[in-house]
This record gives sequence, structure tokens and C-alpha cells, in this order.
Amino acid sequence: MAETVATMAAEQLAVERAYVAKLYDRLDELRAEKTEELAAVQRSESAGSHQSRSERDAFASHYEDRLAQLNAVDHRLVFGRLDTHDGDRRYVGRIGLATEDHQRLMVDWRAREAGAFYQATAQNPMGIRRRRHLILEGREVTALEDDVLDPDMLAEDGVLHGEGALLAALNQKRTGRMSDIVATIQAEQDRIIRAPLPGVRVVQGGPGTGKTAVALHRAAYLLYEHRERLRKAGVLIVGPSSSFMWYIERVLPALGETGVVMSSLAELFPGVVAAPERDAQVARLKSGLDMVDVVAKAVKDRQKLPDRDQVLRVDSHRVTLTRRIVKRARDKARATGKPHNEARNTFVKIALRELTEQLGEHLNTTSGNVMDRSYLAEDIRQARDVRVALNLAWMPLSPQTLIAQLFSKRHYLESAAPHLSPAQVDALLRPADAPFTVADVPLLDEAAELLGDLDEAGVRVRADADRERRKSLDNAEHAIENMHQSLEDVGVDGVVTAAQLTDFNAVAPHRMTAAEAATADRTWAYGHVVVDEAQELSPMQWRVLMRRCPMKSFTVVGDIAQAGSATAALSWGDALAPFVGERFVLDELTVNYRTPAAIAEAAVEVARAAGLAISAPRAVRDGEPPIVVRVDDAGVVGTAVEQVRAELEVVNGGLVAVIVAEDRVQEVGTALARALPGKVGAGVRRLDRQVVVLSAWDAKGLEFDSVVVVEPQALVEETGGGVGNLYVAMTRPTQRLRVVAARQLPAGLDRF
Ligand SMILES: Nc1ncnc2c1ncn2[C@@H]1O[C@H](COP(=O)(O)OP(=O)(O)OP(=O)(O)O)[C@@H](O)[C@H]1O
Repeated sequence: MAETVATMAAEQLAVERAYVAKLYDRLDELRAEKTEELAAVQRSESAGSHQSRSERDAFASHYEDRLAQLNAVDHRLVFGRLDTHDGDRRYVGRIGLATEDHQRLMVDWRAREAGAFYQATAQNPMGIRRRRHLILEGREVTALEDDVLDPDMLAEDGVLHGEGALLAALNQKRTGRMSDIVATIQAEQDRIIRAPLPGVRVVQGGPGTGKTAVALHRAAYLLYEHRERLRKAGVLIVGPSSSFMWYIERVLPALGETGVVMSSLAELFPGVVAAPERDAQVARLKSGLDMVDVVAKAVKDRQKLPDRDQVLRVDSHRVTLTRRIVKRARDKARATGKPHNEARNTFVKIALRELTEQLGEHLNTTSGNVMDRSYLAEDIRQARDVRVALNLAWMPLSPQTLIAQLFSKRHYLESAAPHLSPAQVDALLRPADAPFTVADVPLLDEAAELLGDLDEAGVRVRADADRERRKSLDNAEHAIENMHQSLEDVGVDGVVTAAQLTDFNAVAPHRMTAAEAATADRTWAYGHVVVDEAQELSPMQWRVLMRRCPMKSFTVVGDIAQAGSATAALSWGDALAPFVGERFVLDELTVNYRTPAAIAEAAVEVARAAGLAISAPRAVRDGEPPIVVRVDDAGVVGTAVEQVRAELEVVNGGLVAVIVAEDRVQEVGTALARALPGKVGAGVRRLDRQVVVLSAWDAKGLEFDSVVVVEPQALVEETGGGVGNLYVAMTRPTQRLRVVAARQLPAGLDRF
């Protein structure tokens, strides 16, 4: 009997191996075809008219995209097979494949026909008789696992699908990069991934419930299902930090999607990579929606009424720019309702007209001559005094200049934010050349809205550059030259530097993909926005994101209990109410795939002891409970090093993270680097080392085989008493947690 089963299994394996070999053959064939097509297009690229060049460009980027997709899906190309009651047999994989004469070989996991692979249960088999998981190493099938969805093989509700395949996936060593879960998506996750596109969908879930994984697979699904609509508009994925973006950046390419724009909160304003905001008070002051009025007032303050009338020289004559003229021109300009830089045209036109009239009357009375108005207008326009006076009254401004000056000049800040106390003003003031921080990003964006394009004499500088940029490099370069020229022509030298302007209009040194064009364009309207670790966002940050997607189509994932920033929301309702009222759908994920049960329970205890209302997800992994090592103050760093050494032995090639309060990252990092040369990571790309030292903020969303938390009380204190950071730190390991502490232990940890 046993022999028969073994023979059957071997036969099945042979069948699947043959089929999978056929799939890879077809993939190789398609790659060769696309490579040849691309080469043919490139060969013909050097000559021809501009239009035929653009057409070739379009073809070339189409082939490049397709080739990139074909190259990205090699790993675990196929992972499932469905056998239906009506005798159909469907292979499920990363992309759809068909023979040359259009016979289906494999369906894309996102296709409707593949849905049952994730959703079918014994209770609701969806026409499926058997679901088979194919487990591959390289291109070879090494194992098969079947779920038989037979009515008389009743499984419990909530059963994990393909438990063997799932556990195998979970037991892989961490690599420092997130990988996709396409072969083992669970039913509650799949329902969210395939939810309809419109509206705001919030996915709340405890640590390790797959929120990030679900968010990324949803992006891939939406791009597939709504390709026409989203291809052009694009999907934006926003995460908290650049380490997090690095951690997740390979998932979508592995799913065959390359056209997604990924951005951390620090990079949302094109041309600025903001530094972290270390000062919690400053972060708080800049986070609230009252900043909308502050920025608006700051812009208005730059439309200045001079203290007195000004006499200006025009050649050998004099004209007077009266306060009345400036006020009239300003009122008219404001009444256009246009942004500052665009309304400036109206301001300048009216002021110039009045001054021209004055000059005309003056010449008429002194010499009796009636002069041609157009000559006079030209004289006025060219006069240096006039240009300077009008610039001072209504300066063309970039968002960077406005915000830098707002926070470096006391009188600007006091005037724009009269509600702030002197101590708060002091806290906000900084040197003019201080770098922008992540808390400034929404203010820059707000300023950009109110200022509009740097638009002079009807030359839509930015719009022109954008249009050009989307053509070819040659054309774009040419546009930039023109732009500088036209700026000089209209005499804004000294007001806007070429560098500031190219900030606005950075041109990439190669043909831009839609994603790149979107990244560079602040006003790009995305078709969908995915926000990860969304509990951290301040109201001003939400405002920026809402602007990026006027259709308000969002997938928002996060965990309110893990909030660690000074400006985080207390509930999803609070966070979203100002923008969508109550019009959002809340989904929940309930299974923790990362943290072993005993460690997850300890983290929950710490959170509950601090009064956080959290739902504890069910953990699927087993493992040891955490171990707390008590030392005296002087022994903390040395013991942390010892612990890391010991953990490296145990995890045997896996990753170890040391999570420590922000202000000690450097110290602990240096000690570890000395003790374990070549093994310890520092800097943004530190996650590819075997040992990494991180603040809790940087560890957000990441995971490691083993975690050593150093001085937990300090993690509590750095967020002003909240346990969010400690909760995050404790829930990062997939296997083991060690805690090193000299000071008191936060409640809940003291029992270990
Ligand atoms: N269906 C699944 N199959 C295999 N692995 C999964 C599945 N769902 C989640 N995982 C794994 O569980 C881990 C945690 O997932 P993820 O990082 O998406 O969780 P999260 O909810 O975003 O966590 P946190 O809130 O703590 O950042 C990852 O390693 C992910 O690959």
C-alpha cells in the first residue's frame, strides 16, 4: 500500500516537472523574442524625424517593460494548480502564459480564474476539487502539497490554506529584504487584495499580520485589474522611512510590476530629501491643520504694501510708485484667485500701466509731446528701479525659499503664526540654511499650491519643461536652455537662481518612464495611493497624500497600537475624518505570521499594561519566550555585544537586529562593529548586513530572525512615555527575542 502511494506521488511529481519545464521553455522563448524585438528597435533609433523617434521610444519602452517583467518572474514562476469539477486544470503563477497559438498554459495569480486558489475552502469549494501547491527550487519541482476540497473532508473554519507551503515559507531565513507571498496568500488577505478600486480602505492589523505584504500585492492586483486606468496615472506607495522602502522595494518587481512609484514621507516633495525631525515639539507644531493658515498668511505677507511712496528713475525721468498704485494692483491681483506667482502677472501689468500713464502725463506737461504709449511702456518695463520695486512688492517665490525664510526670520514667523507663544516661535526658528525636515514636507507642498509655478511674462516655465521632459533627453535639455534664457529675458536674475529652478525641473539623464515622470511632478494625480505604517501620519501629511490622489482611492494599512511618532493619530476615524468624513471601509487582519506566540504574548502584555487597547492577533509560529538579561549601567553595551554573538550562533546565518533608543544607535553600533568586524551594518543600506543596529523608528515594518532590545525603558522615554516603540521593537523577531536592561523594566516585561 505504502509503495503504491509512493509510486503515485512519484508519478505526480514527474507530471508536474514535465509541465513546469514546458512553462519555463515558453518563458525563455518569449524573452528571446522580446530581446530581439528590442534590439531591432534600438538599431533603428539614431535617425529619423522627431515623431518617428518618439514612436520608436514608445515601442522601445514597451519592450523594455515586458522584458523586465519576463526577467523578474523566474523565481517560483508557477506555484499552484487548480482542478475543477468540470475537468478543467489551471496552473497559477506570477504572470499569464500562453502558447504561440494562444492556448492557455498558466493564469496570472491576479486573474479572476485564479481567485479560487486563495479563496476556496471545504465549505465553499467554488467549483474546485483540488488545490495543489507546487514547491520549486530553482526551476525544479521538489514537492507537491494538495488540499482536497471534498465535501466529506470537512476542515475547520479559519483553516490555513496550504499549511505546509505556508510554514515552509515562514521558516525561510530572513534576507533583509521582504519577499512576496504570492504562493501562500491566505483567504482573509486575498479578500482585501482583490477589493474594488474606489474609495478609502483601511486595513488594521497587529504586528506581523501581513499588512505590508497585502498592501503590495494589492497594488500589483490593482495594476493588473485596472491596467488601462492605472497604467497612465500610476500607483504611489508611501512608507515611513528610506530603510523601509529599501526593505520592500523588490516585492513589486518580483510580481512583474515595475511602474509603481515608491516614496518615503521624506521624499514626497520633488527635489527635496528631508532629514528626520528630531524635535518632538517642532514635529507637533508643524503637524496640525492650523499650518494651512500659517502658510497662507506667509504667502500673503510676501505681497507687500510699502511704507511710503517710492520715487523711481526711468532714464532721465522720475515716476512715483505710490502706495495707492501698489494697493490697487495688489487687490486686483489677489482678486484673480490665482496662485501667487501667477497672480504676479496681473500685479505687474497693472502697476506698469499706471506708471506708464504717469510718465506719459509727465512728458506731456513738460515737453508738450504726446508719446507713443508702447515706447513708454517698454521704457518703464526695462527700468531697473521699477523692476526692483515691483519685485520687492511681489516677489516670485519658490516653496523652498518661502519656507526657509518663514522659519529663519522671526518677523515672518510671528506675523504668519500669531497664535504661537514666544517659546514656540523660538523652538521653530532655525538658521536659513538648515536642511528641511520631514515635518517641512507638507508645508513645502502647501506653499507650492499657493505659490503656483514660477511663471513669468506668460512663459509657463514649469509646464513647458514637464512637457519637454516627457519627450526625449535632447528636447528636454533644449527646454531647460530656453527656460534659463526666458528667465533672463524677463529680468528675474537675482530673484530666482538657476539652481532653484532646476530643483523644480530636474531632468533625468535618460528617457523617463511614467513612474519617473510622476516622481518628479508634484502635481501628478495618481490613480491609487497605498500608505503603509499609516498610523504615523500627521494631519498635514494626510493632506499632502489626499492632494496626490484627487479621486481619493486609497489603501491605508497600519496598526494604531504601534504609533511611535509625536504626531500620530489615536484612531483611524480621527485621522481620516477631516478628509473623507466617515466614508472609509475598515478591514482587519487577525493572524500573525511573524512573531512566535510566546513573544507576541509578551509584547501584548507590555502594551496592555500601558493601557493600549489592542487586539492580539493569533500567532501561527511557536518559539521560546523572551529572555531578559539584567545588568548594571556600565555593562549594558558589553552585554548587548555578548548577546549578539550568542544569537549569531543560534540563528546560524540568519539576521540579528539590535534595537536601541535613537540617541544610542551610534554608540552601540560602534561597539558592535569593533567586536564583529565586517558583520555590522551602518547607514541607510545597513539592512543587508547580518547584524544591524537600528532605532525603533527605523525598525518599523521590518523583521529579523533574532532581536536584541537594549534598555527598553529608554524606548518608552524617547516617545514621551508611550510604549508604541517598544511594542514595535518586541514584535520584529521571527524566532528569538533578548532584552538587555540596567534600568527599571516597563510594566509587563518585569515577569521575564
Ligand atoms: N500569507 C502569507 N504567506 C507567507 N508569509 C506571509 C503571509 N502573510 C504574511 N507573511 C509574512 O509575515 C511577515 C509579516 O508580514 P508583514 O511585514 O506584511 O506584516 P505587517 O502586518 O506589515 O507587520 P508590522 O505591522 O509589524 O510591520 C512577513 O515575513 C510576510 O512575508
